[in-house]
Amino acid sequence: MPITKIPFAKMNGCGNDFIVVDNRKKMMKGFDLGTFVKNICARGTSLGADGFMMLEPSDIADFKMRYFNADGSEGAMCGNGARCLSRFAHLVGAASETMSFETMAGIYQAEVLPATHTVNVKFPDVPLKTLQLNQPYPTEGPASLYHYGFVGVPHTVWFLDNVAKLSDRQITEWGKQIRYDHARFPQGTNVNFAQVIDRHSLQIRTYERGVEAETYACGSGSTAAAIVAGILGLVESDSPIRMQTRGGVLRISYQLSEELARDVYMEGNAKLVATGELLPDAWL
Ligand SMILES: N[C@@H](CCC[C@H](N)C(=O)O)C(=O)O
Repeated sequence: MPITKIPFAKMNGCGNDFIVVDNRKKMMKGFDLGTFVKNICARGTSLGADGFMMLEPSDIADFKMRYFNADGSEGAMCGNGARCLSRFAHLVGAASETMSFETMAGIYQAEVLPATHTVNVKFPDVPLKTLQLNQPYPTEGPASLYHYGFVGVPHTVWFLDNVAKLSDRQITEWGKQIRYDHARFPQGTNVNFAQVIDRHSLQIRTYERGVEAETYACGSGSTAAAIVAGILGLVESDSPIRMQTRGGVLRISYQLSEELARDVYMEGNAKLVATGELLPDAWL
């Protein structure tokens, strides 16, 4: 008998919003997840969100995070989603205030901080040799150089001096052009437009692969941009870097050595805005 009501939570981290389901008892078994996610994430005709996440059991950590983009594609991880799922795991009793969780991009750790209503997520180390810095971009685009790397998922970082003033249309047009530049980025890329505000802060806007639009914030993109800015000497890398997103502030800290960005932390909010039941009209 197919299930007709699916308990869910609606959460967001800096406005990057998610539908979250506790799938520890394999409630979602038998669903075509790609279609299901695409349908429930559609704004207007369904609940609507940038992504969908499931809390699942893990043999090697407190739980497994499964993350899907709004278009139904499964993503390896999501920074804002990680904070939300950590808070969710704590709320449903799947983890204590400190936890570890498994993703397709490795094992992450997190701490829920009830006093500030925030969550601090520790990323795996980022090997500096995996970053491609100062890559020329000769075709028409936002800048003549970009920076590329994997922080769980692929990211390009473009430093500009007028990020707040870019129109939504410019972000979407450049974002799509770069995201679908298959010659340079065969698996696509998230596209982050960043501006240095001072030695400790950046402003950032992100076009997200899988949402195919600008989102209010991107946690892994903010982390990628903060690390690249530190390596390039644009910010002080030995103190938290304040990332001003459209939906709020993320604080990124890390230590740079010759080979690694290690002790990579991302702290920010994780709001639980509703709980309820998804009904078949939401996914059919
Ligand atoms: N919003 C996310 C990034 C989500 C993953 C991405 N869209 C992809 O699969 O490429 C974040 O906060 O990190």
